[in-house]
Amino acid sequence: MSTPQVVVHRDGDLLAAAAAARLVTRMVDAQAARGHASVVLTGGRTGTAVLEHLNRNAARDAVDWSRVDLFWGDERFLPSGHPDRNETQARAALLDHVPLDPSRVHVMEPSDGKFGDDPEAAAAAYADVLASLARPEDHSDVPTFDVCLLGVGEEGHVASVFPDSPAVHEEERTVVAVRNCPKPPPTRVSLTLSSVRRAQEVWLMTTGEAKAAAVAMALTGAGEVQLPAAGATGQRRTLWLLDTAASSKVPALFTPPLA
Ligand SMILES: O=C(O)[C@H](O)[C@@H](O)[C@H](O)[C@H](O)COP(=O)(O)O
Repeated sequence: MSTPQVVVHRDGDLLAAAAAARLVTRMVDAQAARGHASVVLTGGRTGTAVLEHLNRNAARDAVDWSRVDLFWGDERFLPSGHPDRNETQARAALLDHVPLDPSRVHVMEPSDGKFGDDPEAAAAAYADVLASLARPEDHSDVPTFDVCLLGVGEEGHVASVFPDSPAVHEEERTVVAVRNCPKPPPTRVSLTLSSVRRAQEVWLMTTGEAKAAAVAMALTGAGEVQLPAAGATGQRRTLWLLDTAASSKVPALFTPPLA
């Protein structure tokens, strides 16, 4: 488990632009080292803004998009193409604009997909996909993602893992269905925290005063059941990318000068 690092940017737009530049570099380095790059995408405004900035980044095509594996940390369980689906928003922001290998874009099934309106079946199927892609050196039923991107909710959720929810208590499964989610829409499919922690690097990216309390709690010792973001750690790196407002309640000890 890696000690959290904090980087603070002046505002949300600069955070998204800087995170996009950081992600391009991380993907290029992963491909140089191992021939491919694997990234877990997140929904939410910040996660989508990062993809939009990445699409506009001059270095975008330094990435060999044909050798990128994309996953989702969670997905809203809605019909394919629904504007609120994380996949829909990611495709508009970036995926439809780069030459990805479609077989390496691992979508969580929609509610009108092969499993119909059965989020448990969709979750189990995604767990099977992850297990099929895990290699012996991963020592897990989940591949070792290079980067897992996460947004953070006001009460500290990441992906669709909410405080004191069945998902945060899950110890066996790698992907779960989430019902009665406090953040609409109510039904989702989500990685569990143990799956998030298989990533080499976990980047928690959030902005605004409303997130400041959750960010401060996560960085000053809250437990993951109460504050799931506290349990979102990477094997090698846990990086909190914040704007000034979201960092405003973090004790000075943890926050470096503005980037
Ligand atoms: O599907 C989702 O809603 C996201 O995966 C969710 O975890 C999101 O990242 C956070 O709620 C933060 O969202 P914002 O970045 O919009 O604040």
